[in-house]
Amino acid sequence: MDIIFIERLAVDTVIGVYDWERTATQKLYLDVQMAWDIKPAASSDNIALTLDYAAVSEYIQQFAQAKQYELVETFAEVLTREIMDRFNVPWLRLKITKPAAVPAAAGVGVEIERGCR
Ligand SMILES: Nc1nc2c(c(=O)[nH]1)N=C([C@H](O)[C@@H](O)CO)CN2
Repeated sequence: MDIIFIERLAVDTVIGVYDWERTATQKLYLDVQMAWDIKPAASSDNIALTLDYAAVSEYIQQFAQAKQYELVETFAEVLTREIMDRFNVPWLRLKITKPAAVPAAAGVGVEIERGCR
């Protein structure tokens, strides 16, 4: 299976377990890899036959605006399920980086992989 990816997508969302995190949005960076057979689209040059990474990116932005989770784990798990269901993605790897959470670190977060390639 081939991979369609979105690298370092920046989103703003309310996320965190502490009181100060519940009153403002924070930035998250998302790296998404999605299994997809690109041959039908490549042989026809037809976007309708591929996974539109712009549409997935827009979906993620709207998801981030609408949700207010405490844990990045919950954000990752729910978003992954929604992308797989809505876009018929059989396998997805998602890395979420929370850049401002630990000052001494460039970033912290989670990486999950769901489905079959
Ligand atoms: N495994 C996790 N650990 C922590 C999380 C999290 O979402 N998953 N969140 C926090 C706080 O919200 C933190 O980001 C604030 O600095 C702490 N640990």
